[in-house]
Amino acid sequence: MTKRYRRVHAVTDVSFSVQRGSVTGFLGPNGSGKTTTLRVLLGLVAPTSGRALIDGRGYRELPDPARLVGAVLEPVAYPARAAVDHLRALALPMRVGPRRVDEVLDAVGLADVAERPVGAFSLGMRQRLALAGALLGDPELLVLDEPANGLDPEGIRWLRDFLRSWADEGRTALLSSHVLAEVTQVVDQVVIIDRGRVALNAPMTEIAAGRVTTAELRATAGPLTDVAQGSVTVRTPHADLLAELLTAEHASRTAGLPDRLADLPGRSGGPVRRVGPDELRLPPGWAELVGQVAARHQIPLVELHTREPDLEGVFFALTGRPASGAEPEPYAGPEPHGDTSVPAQPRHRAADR
Ligand SMILES: Nc1ncnc2c1ncn2[C@@H]1O[C@H](COP(=O)(O)OP(=O)(O)OP(=O)(O)O)[C@@H](O)[C@H]1O
Repeated sequence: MTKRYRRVHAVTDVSFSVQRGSVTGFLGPNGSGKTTTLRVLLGLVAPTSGRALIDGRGYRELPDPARLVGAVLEPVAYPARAAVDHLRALALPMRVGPRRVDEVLDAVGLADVAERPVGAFSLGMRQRLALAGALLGDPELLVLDEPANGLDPEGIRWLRDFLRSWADEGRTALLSSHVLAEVTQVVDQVVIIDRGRVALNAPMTEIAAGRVTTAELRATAGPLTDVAQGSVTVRTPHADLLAELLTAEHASRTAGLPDRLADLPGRSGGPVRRVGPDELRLPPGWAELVGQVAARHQIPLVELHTREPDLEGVFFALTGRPASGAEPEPYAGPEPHGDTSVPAQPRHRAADR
């Protein structure tokens, strides 16, 4: 599906499917085209080309859309109206009775404040109320635009639990978010959209296992790939020596293997990279070997740790937006002049010591 607003290319050739019984996270930075895609899906705007189907039909062709799809795009309600009255007003055209209104208030934890005016609600409470509205028709599919906006940590945990049990019942949810921490623990499938195009569509299990090796990730090989695929960091005052020994170890272990097996995804130039005066970066799974080589050659290690691959890393590797705690640029060696803050490296071999 493609959607242009005059000269703005909001989304271009976006294509993905959402499996029944799963939670799909539709993730992207601000302005990447999430809301536009959801609006097309819900029949609120017409696509420039292509189509978005629910159970094989466009939203507007569905016989009883509110019973199949519950959607929250913007949590809006009349401020003076009590929460329960807001829901009753929504329920009326859907031919949904008052008992269902009570049920959904209960389901979102607002039963105790149902008589209060919506204007007195916090943003988080308004999000819950909007979700209650989406649940009225007892739908199969929930489409939620930024549902965690305004929720406090307890509210986010509640939303995650809610979505998990929703999917466990065999129902389906598609939710957009630009804050990854909110969704990492609940989504089954991840679709990342960037500048109006799908940059990644992968199961969360693949991402968590660091098995995302798309062309895009290869293209961004370097510090961001480390975050996306996981990495081992080792710090030692003898970084040059350790790098040499590990490179030799790698060469001896991969000798005779075809290049494509010996090569590591996204890491041209060998598996061992120098990223600081006393710091090396290696592919995930190398920590044990580092320990063995260091012990064998009596090289003191100051630090040895494994960073697991994570969704945030994949997101930032693909979108190029700086992550909080972003990795530094690759180490290019000490400055040629002047800067004495980077100590020269000892170049002695193990046998010399
Ligand atoms: N009605 C519109 N008219 C013109 N441009 C629009 C319209 N709606 C969206 N856009 C533009 O389309 C692009 C995608 O916007 P969209 O709201 O879909 O992104 P988003 O990923 O949902 O962002 P956010 O998280 O900030 O809501 C943006 O450049 C936006 O300015």
